[in-house]
Order: sequence, then C-alpha cells, then structure tokens
Amino acid sequence: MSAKILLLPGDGIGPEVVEQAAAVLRRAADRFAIDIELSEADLGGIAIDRHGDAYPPATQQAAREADAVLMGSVGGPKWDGLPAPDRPEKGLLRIRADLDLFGNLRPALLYPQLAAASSLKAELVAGLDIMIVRELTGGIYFGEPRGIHRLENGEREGYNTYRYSEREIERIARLAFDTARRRDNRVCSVDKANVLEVTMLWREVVERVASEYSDVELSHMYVDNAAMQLVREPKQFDVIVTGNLFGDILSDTAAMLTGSIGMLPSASLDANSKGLYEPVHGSAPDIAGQGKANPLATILSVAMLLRYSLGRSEAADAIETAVSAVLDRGLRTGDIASPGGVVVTTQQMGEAVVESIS
Ligand SMILES: NC(=O)C1=CN([C@@H]2O[C@H](COP(=O)(O)OP(=O)(O)OC[C@H]3O[C@@H](n4cnc5c(N)ncnc54)[C@H](O)[C@@H]3O)[C@@H](O)[C@H]2O)C=CC1
Ligand SMILES: CC(C)CC(=O)C(=O)O
Ligand SMILES: [Mg+2]
Repeated sequence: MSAKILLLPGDGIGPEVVEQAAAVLRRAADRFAIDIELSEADLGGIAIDRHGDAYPPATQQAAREADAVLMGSVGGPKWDGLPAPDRPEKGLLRIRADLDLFGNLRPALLYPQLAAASSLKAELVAGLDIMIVRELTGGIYFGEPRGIHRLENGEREGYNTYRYSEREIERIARLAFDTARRRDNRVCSVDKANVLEVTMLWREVVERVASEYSDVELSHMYVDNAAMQLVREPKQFDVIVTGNLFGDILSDTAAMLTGSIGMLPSASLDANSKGLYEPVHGSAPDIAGQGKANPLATILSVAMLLRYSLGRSEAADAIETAVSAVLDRGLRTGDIASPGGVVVTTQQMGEAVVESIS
C-alpha cells in the first residue's frame, strides 16, 4: 500500500522550499522503491485567501488521512493586520493540535563544511549535535483564557495563560528520555521554576519520569541561563526538553550555531508514527520569490519524515549524505555563503541534492 504524503507549501518561501524538498522525496522514493502518493492542500495565508479559513475542512480531512505531512511555512505581512484567531499562524497551531503533534524534535547539527558560517568560533561548535525536544500542543501558545480586553479605567490589557497538565509534561518528558537513550543519555530540562508555578510542576513531573530512566542523566536549567549557555558552550547539551515558547526561542538560537536557520529541520510527532515535518524557519517575506531561500532545512525534514513516519532509515541516510556531498562541492545559498563565495539559487541547491542521491 502506498504511503500518503500531504504537501502544505504555505506562504512566502514555503512553496519554493517545498518544491525542492518534494523533488528530493520523489527521487529518494524512486531510488529505494518506496511507494508514495503525494497530494497538496492549502494552509495558512494562502488558505485564508482561497477558502476564508487558515485550516480549511478539506485540508483537515487530507491531513487526517495522510501518513505524514510536509509543510513549508505560513504567515507574512499581507495577513499581519488580522486578529489572532484568524491569522495564518493560527492555522499551523490548529493542525498541530488537531493531529495531536505534541512532540517537536528540532535537531541542531553542525555540518563541518559550514563551521565558518556559524555565529560561534569553530572550536566551540565542531561536532555540535543537540536535540531540542519541544512540547508543541500546550503551554502559553494554547492556554485559555487569552485575549485583549478593556479595563474599567478604559485602558486595554492583553493576557495569555501558561498552562501544562501533568499528563502533557509526562508524555514530552518520556519522549525526551527515550530520545536521549538513542544518543548520549543526557537530558537537560529547561524551565523557569524559580518564578512560574507551571514550570515548578514541570520540574517535579520531569523528575518523577526520570526515576524510570536511571541510565539517563537529568539536569535542570532556567531558560535565561540556557539561552546564555547555548551561545557560551553549546556542546555541553545533548537533549534539551522544554515547553512550547521556550523551545521556539531556543531552537532559533541554536540555528545560528549551525550557520543558518535555513539548515534546521523538524519533526512534530503524535503518540504513534504520524508526523508533520517542516523547517524551523518561517516564511521569510524579506527574501520570498527571489530564489534566495535555503531549501536544505526542508530537504532534511524529508529525511526525518522517511525515518520517523515511514521507517525508511536507509533513504533518510541517503538524503543526509547527499546534503553533505553538495556542501562538500561548495554549493551555498546566500545565508550560508562565505563573503565573496559563489551563491546558488534555491532551485540549483535542490537539483544538486536530487542528483547526489545514490
Ligand atoms: N513554522 C512557520 O510557519 C513559522 C512562521 N513564521 C512566520 O513567518 C513570518 C516571518 O517571520 P520572521 O520572524 O521574519 O522569521 P523567519 O524565520 O521567516 O525569517 C527570519 C530571518 O531568517 C531568514 N531565513 C528564514 N528562512 C530562511 C531560509 N530558508 N533561507 C535563508 N534565509 C532564511 C529570513 O530571510 C529572515 O531574515 C511571520 O509571519 C511569522 O509569523 C515564523 C516562524 C515559524
Ligand atoms: C506558530 C508558529 C509561527 C510558531 C513558531 O515560530 C514555530 O513553531 O517555530
Ligand atoms: Mg519559531
């Protein structure tokens, strides 16, 4: 039976990078005899324009029926004036919640060819391999009540709610410990337990789960210090587990250790093998439509899709090897180029990866 893969190109550079990643997926499927069936639907701003809804019913049905979803990015200045519940980004939050994609894996891995592009000195990032495990369907992005209301004195007040249940903390903690067991057996849980009650509970539950994983070393760090440590001595980390907001911020920080946010893939997983795969970056309106976007984060997300949802590690490995080979050949999009170096387009980079898959 063929695996159903739904493409959600989205907005801005999303369609540009998904086009290249889909070509890589087709090539890998051909090469490794993987039976796939690709379809496409609208999510985000494009869905608002076409259907008046950032996560329309047809997209919802296709997403529920798919074995895996490959997404580009959503949002952009065109929709910035909309109220929060109607914005493109809400479409992304809705699909994550609808598919119960609570476990967001965001690997920050330095390709040695890109050491010069890292924001840090080469010796601080050589061999860098961090896995950020971010809780994705709870926390302050989803907590109720939320909104902007008017106070008695006429002034307006905005508010959001940072909320986690024990069950939500437990399942993301388990994912982090299981992930660490396949790596260096170390988990650092990042919270703000000196101030926020919700993260005091987070710390307590993570420690409870840790008692079932005596082979994994657990440490805790406040998020402000974690942000500093990531740029001071990033190789101290193996797996970082944290909530939705902190994970969002720390993964963009980690991106620059690898050279560019254009290099960071992600997998958003449910309790089974279903997943949504997307680059960590957004729709990059400043470079959209110019062939400047780095497609490698989305191409590496295809590798994660093959590994986690289709169980085809050999095809995933082949894509990662192909990415390394094009970097060896010196191909660079603008975000990872050295000053004065030759810069290729989004399409040229994608085609080079397709040709390198053997
Ligand atoms: N998962 C998603 O769909 C996300 C959507 N967004 C949305 O994207 C829009 C823009 O947000 P920003 O804060 O500007 O973040 P962004 O990640 O889109 O861009 C930040 C910077 O990184 C650069 N960049 C991003 N991806 C790149 C790539 N593949 N190659 C080369 N350079 C790249 C951009 O040119 C920009 O200078 C907003 O509407 C935001 O809400 C933001 C983050 C995630
Ligand atoms: C809803 C998204 C725009 C949040 C985000 O920035 C992300 O998931 O990386
Ligand atoms: Mg983000």
